Amino acid sequence: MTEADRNTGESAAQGRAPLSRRRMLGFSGASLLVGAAAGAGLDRVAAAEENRAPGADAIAFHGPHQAGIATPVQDRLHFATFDVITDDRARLVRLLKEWTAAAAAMTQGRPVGAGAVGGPAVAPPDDTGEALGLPPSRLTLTIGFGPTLFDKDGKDRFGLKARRPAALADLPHFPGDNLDPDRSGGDIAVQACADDPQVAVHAIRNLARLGFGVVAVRWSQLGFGKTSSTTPDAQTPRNLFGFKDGTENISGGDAAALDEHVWAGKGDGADWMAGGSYLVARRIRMHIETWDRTPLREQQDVFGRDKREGAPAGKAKERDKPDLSKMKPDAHVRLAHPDSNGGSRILRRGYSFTDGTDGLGRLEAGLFFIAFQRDPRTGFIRVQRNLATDAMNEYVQHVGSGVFACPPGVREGGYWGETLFA
Ligand SMILES: C=CC1=C(C)c2cc3[nH]c(cc4nc(cc5[nH]c(cc1n2)c(C)c5CCC(=O)O)C(CCC(=O)O)=C4C)c(C)c3C=C
Ligand SMILES: [Fe+2]
Repeated sequence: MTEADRNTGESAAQGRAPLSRRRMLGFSGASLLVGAAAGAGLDRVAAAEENRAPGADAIAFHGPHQAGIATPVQDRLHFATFDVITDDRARLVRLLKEWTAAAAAMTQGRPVGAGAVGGPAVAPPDDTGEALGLPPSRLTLTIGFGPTLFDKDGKDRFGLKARRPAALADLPHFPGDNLDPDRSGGDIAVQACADDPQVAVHAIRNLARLGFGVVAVRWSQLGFGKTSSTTPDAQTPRNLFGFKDGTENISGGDAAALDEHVWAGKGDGADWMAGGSYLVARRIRMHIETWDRTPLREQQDVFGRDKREGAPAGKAKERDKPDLSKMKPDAHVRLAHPDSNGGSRILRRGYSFTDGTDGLGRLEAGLFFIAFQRDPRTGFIRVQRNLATDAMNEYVQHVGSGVFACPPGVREGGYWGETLFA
């Protein structure tokens, strides 16, 4: 079974079926073909299909679950949230359909609509073009709906209030939080992950472009260097503190753990979310300059694992079973471990970031933490509460935040959020 198959249970070749020309013509830009350019337009659309380079590194878009959750973690991230700037439900649904067609195309290495150079010369191209000639690069696009889509300042803009899942709970204030409202929240989030940053950025940019007049980007975050993996056989990546991160993550191949801890179920209170998951994002500033002046033994005590091998305290190998009693009471791993949280587990999928400097001679660096779970109340919220006494808190601060309900995967012919808006 290929990586692409894992998401869908179907072959990668099926997942790469090209958009029909009729569907491509549904894009707003392509509709300008009508008239003077219509005759020559179809040939140019055909040419546009060749613009990108579909290859074996495409992750299937359609399937029971959205890709970008249990599928193998790529190297780069562009995460963006959007505010919906219209109250018109039909316009929003229309955009979600356009986004779905664009996402299905881009993840398979094809351009949006008639492409960057395939449309009429008298209209702006449907695709911005910076991914021309690039392979799919395992691009995944994962959408999530924030609490404010359901109810913003007491206003039910889209008739969705009654459909808000109880699990889509507002995150409480945690000790030490210093959240920037300009880096928090959003009605809709899109996580773009790819092995090529240009492909991830191109995807978000083109969705934003299609959304003109319906949505506006609220904030976005670039990430490099994955800090977790969903493939336990692969080498565990390291975070900006230099420690292996993601050792004890939920594996994308562990169907039982995914069903128990990651996928929302039919009986969970919101049927439209069955097969979906809840995403918690936190921009966590890491004070790497302070960390770099901290002795190695202290660094290792902070995590309860050693720096070279990633082995739990008192053990030799990374995968040895941790003995929590051998760690300091305030060690991060001890406090985050399921045994300290009533068995709670989350699927971590975060990335490192550096965003220039803070004006005080320090790098603005950190971890863009992303976790997927079946219910944030028993997932992230529970674990984060237990991390109140974490020794690592001296070196980190949470500065951005968001929680989003990621609907199930899209069936062929369906669209993002279909189960919610049906
Ligand atoms: C609320 C959840 C978590 C936050 C926030 C968080 C921040 C954070 N973590 C690291 C580095 C490491 N975390 C590790 C393990 C680990 N972390 C969490 C949860 C949160 N981390 C969990 C559930 C676990 C697994 C615990 C277990 O079952 O053993 C590790 C150890 C290696 C590993 O297993 O991944 C490291 C290292 C940073 C730097 C950070 C914020 C900046
Ligand atoms: Fe952690």
